[in-house]
Amino acid sequence: VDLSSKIQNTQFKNLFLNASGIHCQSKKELEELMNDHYSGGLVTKSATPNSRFGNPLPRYHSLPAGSINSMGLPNEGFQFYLDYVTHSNIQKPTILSIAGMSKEEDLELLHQIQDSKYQGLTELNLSCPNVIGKPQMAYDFASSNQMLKEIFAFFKKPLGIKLPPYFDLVHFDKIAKILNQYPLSHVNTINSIGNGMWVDVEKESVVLKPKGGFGGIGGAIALPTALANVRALRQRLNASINIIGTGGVTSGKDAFAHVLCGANMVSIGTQLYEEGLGAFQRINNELIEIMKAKGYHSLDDFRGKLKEQ
Ligand SMILES: O=C(O)c1[nH]c(=O)[nH]c(=O)c1Cl
Repeated sequence: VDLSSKIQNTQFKNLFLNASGIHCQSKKELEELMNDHYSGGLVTKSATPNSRFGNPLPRYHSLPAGSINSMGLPNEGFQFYLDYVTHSNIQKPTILSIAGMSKEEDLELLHQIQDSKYQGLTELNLSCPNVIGKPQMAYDFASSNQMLKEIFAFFKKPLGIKLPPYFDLVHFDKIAKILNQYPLSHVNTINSIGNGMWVDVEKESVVLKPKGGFGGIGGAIALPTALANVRALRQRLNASINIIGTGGVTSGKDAFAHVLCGANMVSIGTQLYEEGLGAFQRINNELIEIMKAKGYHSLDDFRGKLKEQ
């Protein structure tokens, strides 16, 4: 059974990635992830021009079937991550995630990557829901289109974008129409489901400090939304644009479902945070068992072949 996959010309020994933000912020986390045998690639925490502490704590809370977070983009700063992915003992392909505070900052970071010797993949995060006062750019179709036009005027290295979930088929049509105009290496869908709320009934209180308790929802409860976004975008995007399926993956079964909907690679976020790096080995093994039972030898045997009723 072969779990290898690729994004454009970058070959991964297996389809599993960490979701950006999970186990990829500090040097220690990155080193452990780089040396982990069971994940095929490494995605950095979204980097901003300068390092950030992020939002006040508590800013993460486990839920009965997932998580809610309002981290606020804590990270070591762009130069740290660019240095890491260009100078460290690279054992697997990397995706450098960036998230400027404005279009100008995004363009500046991309110019720096274009002018650097980094040869890996880059992912522009257009969907962070937790920076106070900053909307999720990818919900603004005109701005996203304008941004991509300006980016592809100069950026020639592989570039993907991290999308928020959409909840309306017309919105899938609109965003796909925009994305199909650009030579993207991939889209990564979904980011957390923005601005959810969790209540501690005993304390009669919200559970997060920032933004009055509103935060991005992830984990098992996000799987139906994640599968819908992978499927809808696969049905609409040019075949040249690969898809990283993110959201709700807790088992080999969930990973299989993402690939069936069309995912080329699969990211694990909440489950990786809650279980630790062992989640990669467990989910790898579970997926292999499922493929063996079904007589599949590679992901291409079933990728995107979701049947309709
Ligand atoms: O609060 C965060 O740091 C964060 N949290 C998320 O759930 N998605 C993101 O893209 C980001 Cl940048």
